[in-house]
Amino acid sequence: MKLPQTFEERMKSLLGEEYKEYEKSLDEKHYSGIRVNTLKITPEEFEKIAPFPITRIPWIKNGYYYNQKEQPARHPYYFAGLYYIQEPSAMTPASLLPITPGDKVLDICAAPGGKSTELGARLCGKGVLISNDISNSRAKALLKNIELFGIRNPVIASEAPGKLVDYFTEYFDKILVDAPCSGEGMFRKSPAIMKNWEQYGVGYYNKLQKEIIIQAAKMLKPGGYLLYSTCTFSPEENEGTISYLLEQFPEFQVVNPLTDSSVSYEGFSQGRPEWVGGREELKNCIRLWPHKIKGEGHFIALLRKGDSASGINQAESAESCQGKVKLPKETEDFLAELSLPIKKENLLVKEDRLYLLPDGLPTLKGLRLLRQGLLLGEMKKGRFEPSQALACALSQGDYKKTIDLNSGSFEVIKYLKCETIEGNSPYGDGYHLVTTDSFSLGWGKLLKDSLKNKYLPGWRWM
Ligand SMILES: C[S@@+](CC[C@H](N)C(=O)[O-])C[C@H]1O[C@@H](n2cnc3c(N)ncnc32)[C@H](O)[C@@H]1O
Repeated sequence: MKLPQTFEERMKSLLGEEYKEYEKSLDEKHYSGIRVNTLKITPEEFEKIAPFPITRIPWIKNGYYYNQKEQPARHPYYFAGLYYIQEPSAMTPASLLPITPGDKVLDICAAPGGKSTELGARLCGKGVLISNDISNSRAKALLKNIELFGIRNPVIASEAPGKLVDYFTEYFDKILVDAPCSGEGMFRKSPAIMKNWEQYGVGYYNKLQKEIIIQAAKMLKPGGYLLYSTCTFSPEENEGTISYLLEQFPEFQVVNPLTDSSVSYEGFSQGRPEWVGGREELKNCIRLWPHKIKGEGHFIALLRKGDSASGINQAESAESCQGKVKLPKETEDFLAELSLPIKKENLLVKEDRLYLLPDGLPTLKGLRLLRQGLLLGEMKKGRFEPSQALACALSQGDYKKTIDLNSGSFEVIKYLKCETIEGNSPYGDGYHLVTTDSFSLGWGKLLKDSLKNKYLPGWRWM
């Protein structure tokens, strides 16, 4: 592979003898992976029903390699949100952020959701996941992936990190900064990135990374964890950014994320403090090299925030945005049929749309939001139309009126193409949750054995 000359020279000088192995790895194939959505299915159960051959990624409990000739995005299980297609090394950052259900979590550079979907799955619907991306168009893709995964407690924002600080000073238990970077670790997978590297250079991204990580640090609670990751090799963007944070916020400490002995980490390398003249603790960072693991290049640093002087928690002292809502009877009746934990005080009505907010959310007025909580549906002239997001958030048994389609059938493809299909149900006419092999796909409205398709047109099978 022809590399940019200055990049090649720098890598030779950093890696020394090891450079030859790195260079050789660039001519080998890259690896493709899927990550199982543990909100929907356990990895063990998925292994039994996987529609194509998969093999475990040794360091990711719910990650698998698949053969590149397969098309995992063209199977009904993809539309049921059972997995996310993701490069294997890119699964690592979210897997190493210690999430506990109930945490308040921020993913500050989240689009299109490769890491947010995993963080949301690990929250198990408890606590709150705020997924943000400065790019509005990318945040739309993020919204789709969060909803497809069935995450019940999300907020999707598209803001500059500095603005988020005004709302969330020392609010979060966990923060992921998957920073924009020069992408050197992805040269093998996507050679086109080299053009971008030449155009912008490492310095451009490093400036952005420093700005973002400083804002993130302000939003973390004392005792909370911040995980910083990039898919690049340059010391400046990696150990350099962390050194900068440690200078600005001495209460932060770099900790070793590899505490779970049930996962194999063979092939992971330590951070390199000597490359930036930084502190020994930078050795706790992790570098993933394509010549040492079956995956692309990545960098990960896990930091714990110690006690700080300020301790102001603006967000928790902010006025709650939850109101008392009076719902039409049809809506009440529909919600009564769901075995979803719905706290009345967490319901929000906005322009006829009904949302279920995560617990303890502060006021978000003034923020650019694509979604605030789980969109349950729309109240239209005395009718309640359940949303696609609600369908995705339901598991087997959460709504009894279902019509199940075999994942190998023509019907399921017709349904996903938004066509009308036949159906019958012991529950008579009305809204039914359409499932495939018992995993929810979307809604359909049954009328005399014909199922009017309510699958979200923008998501349809093309
Ligand atoms: C490495 S990508 C994130 C990938 C994502 N975490 C995932 O796993 O799917 C970096 C993201 O940072 C966003 N970004 C760039 N500058 C930003 C800023 N100042 N604040 C927040 N996000 C920013 C980009 O739009 C881009 O989506």
